[in-house]
Amino acid sequence: MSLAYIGVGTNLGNKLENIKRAIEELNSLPATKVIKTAGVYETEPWGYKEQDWFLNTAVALETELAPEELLEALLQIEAKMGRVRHIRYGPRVIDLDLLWYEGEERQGEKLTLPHPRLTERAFVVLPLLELWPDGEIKGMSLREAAARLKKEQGIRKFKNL
Ligand SMILES: Nc1ncnc2c1ncn2[C@@H]1O[C@H](COP(=O)(O)OP(=O)(O)OP(=O)(O)O)[C@@H](O)[C@H]1O
Ligand SMILES: Nc1nc2c(c(=O)[nH]1)N=C(CO)CN2
Repeated sequence: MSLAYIGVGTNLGNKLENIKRAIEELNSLPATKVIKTAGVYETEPWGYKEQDWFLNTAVALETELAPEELLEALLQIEAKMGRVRHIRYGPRVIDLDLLWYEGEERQGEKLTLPHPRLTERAFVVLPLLELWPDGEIKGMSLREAAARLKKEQGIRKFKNL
């Protein structure tokens, strides 16, 4: 079993329902179990500003799926939940990112681990910190990254799941 962290985001439709459904779908993947979920945050859109605020959370899971298999499964859940890709960084029903996978670092065409933009995003770092308080990504402490990012980007706790 390997530990992995998934970032979950949504800014279309019933956002809280989308988050809950995505967590159920993750827990239903073969040889995979959700072991912990972070709180849900309301977050300012990052990258492309002319869109509604997002709800974001993060999920810890244990899985027998290899990183590429897990990414493929995330893309399938996105497709099943009706995600259509239009604008880069634009609105979406559900966005599932593979943030970190135990013991795996790589830079591939389809998959980069840890997720390349992870430590630039308050909407990723704050929920992830709840799951991994002593976390370090490429030598950067999540705690320090969170302290900096929450002053720069709009983010507030919406609810605990
Ligand atoms: N760690 C990763 N997690 C998720 N997708 C990844 C990762 N590394 C590379 N990718 C690739 O990125 C592609 C595009 O992902 P997506 O459409 O979700 O981008 P985005 O959400 O607009 O931007 P971002 O990746 O910055 O969140 C995926 O099809 C996948 O192949
Ligand atoms: N706040 C916030 N902004 C985003 C998000 C997201 O999940 N939350 N996802 C994006 C997709 O690339 C682009 N911008």
